[in-house]
Amino acid sequence: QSNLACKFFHPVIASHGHHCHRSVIYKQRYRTHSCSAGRRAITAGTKVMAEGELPAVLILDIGGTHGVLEDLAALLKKHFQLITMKEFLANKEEMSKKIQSVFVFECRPTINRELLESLPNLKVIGNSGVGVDHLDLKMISSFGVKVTNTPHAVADPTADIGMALMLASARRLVEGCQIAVSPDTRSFAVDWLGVEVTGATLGIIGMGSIGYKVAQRARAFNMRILYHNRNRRRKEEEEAVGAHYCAKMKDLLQQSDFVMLVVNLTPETHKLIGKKELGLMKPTATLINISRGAVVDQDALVEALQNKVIRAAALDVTYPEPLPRDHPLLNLNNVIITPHIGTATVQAICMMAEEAIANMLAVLNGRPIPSEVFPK
Ligand SMILES: O=C(O)C(=O)CO
Repeated sequence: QSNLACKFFHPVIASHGHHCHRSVIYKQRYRTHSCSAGRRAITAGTKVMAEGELPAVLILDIGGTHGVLEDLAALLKKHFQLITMKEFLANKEEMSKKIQSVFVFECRPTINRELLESLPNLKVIGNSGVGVDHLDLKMISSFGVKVTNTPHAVADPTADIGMALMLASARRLVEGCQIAVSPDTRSFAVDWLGVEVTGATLGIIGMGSIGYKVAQRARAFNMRILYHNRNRRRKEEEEAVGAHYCAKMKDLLQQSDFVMLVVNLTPETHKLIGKKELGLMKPTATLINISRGAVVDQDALVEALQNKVIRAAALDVTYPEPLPRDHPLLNLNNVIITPHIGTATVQAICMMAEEAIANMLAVLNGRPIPSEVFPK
C-alpha cells in the first residue's frame, strides 16, 4: 500500500496519468531532475565522486516508520548513494569524504558540530519537514553548508491534523471512544456534552502556508476566521477564505472559540502563549497547538486547564516529546495529545522526501534552490 502511494505521489509518475491535485501542484513546483542529468553536473563540478557515481547522502537514523521507510529509501536511491549512520560510523574515513548531503527526517535527530567537522565535503542538509528549530542554522552556515526544508509537502497534512484535533477536542472524541468501550459507562450523559465547531470563531496565530490551509478548511465549517500574523495577507487571500486580520493578538485571543497555533518556533515565538494570554481567552475556548511545544508555556497551560481558565487543549506538540509519564498534562481529562503526527502519513513522508531531494540536488548542481532556510 505504501509503495503504491509513493508512486502515486511521485511527481514524474503523476505526470503520466494518475492525477491528484496535490501531486500535480507539487509536480509543477518541484520536478526532480533525472539521475543522469544530476550525475553529469555533479561529476563535472567536483572531484569527490568517480565518473558515473551518484552523490552520497547520509541518512540519519529515522526510527520506526515501518514499510514507508523502504519507499523513502527507494526515492532517495534514485538520485543518491544512500549511506546510513551505521555504515558511516563503520567506515568513517572513506564515507566522510564522499558525503555531500545529509537527509534529516523531521525534527528527531539533530546535527552537531562534531558531525559537521567530520564531513569536509558536505554542502547541504535537506530537512524533511518545515520546522528547523532543531537545527543550529548559524553554526551550520559557518561550515558553508546550506539548509533546506519542505514547506509545500507539509501544508495539507498538518492543516488536516489541526482540524482533526479541533473537532476531536470540541466533540470529546477520545472520551467518547473510552466511554463506548467501557462496560460501566456505555450510555450518554449530559456531563459529556461537547461544543460545536460549525459556526464558531477560529483564531489562527501564524498565517503561513499551513495556517492558510487551516483557514480554507475552516471556511467549509462556516467558521468566523480571525488571524494574527507578522505580515498581513493580501486582500484577495483574506477574501478567498473570509479571514479577518487582527493586528493585536489580544483581540484574537479575546474573541476566539478555538485558537490554533501555527507559528514557527523562533526566539520571538518562544512561550508566546503564557499565563497572561491564556487569561485573555474565553473560559469556553480551546487551544490547539500544531506548531512546536515551546510556543506555549506548558506550566501556565497546565494551571489554566486545571483551573478551567480555558475549556480544553488539543496538542500535537509538547516539550519534551514524548512527555514523561508523570507529566500533569497526561492526567487532565480536558486535554488530548497526539505524538507529533502532523505529517505522519504515507503520502506526506514521500512528498517531503521528494521536496528534500529536489532541494538537495539543486544545491549540488548549482541551480536555484526551491526552499532554502537562512540563519537569522
Ligand atoms: O514539518 C514539520 O516541521 C512538522 O513538524 C510537521 O508536523
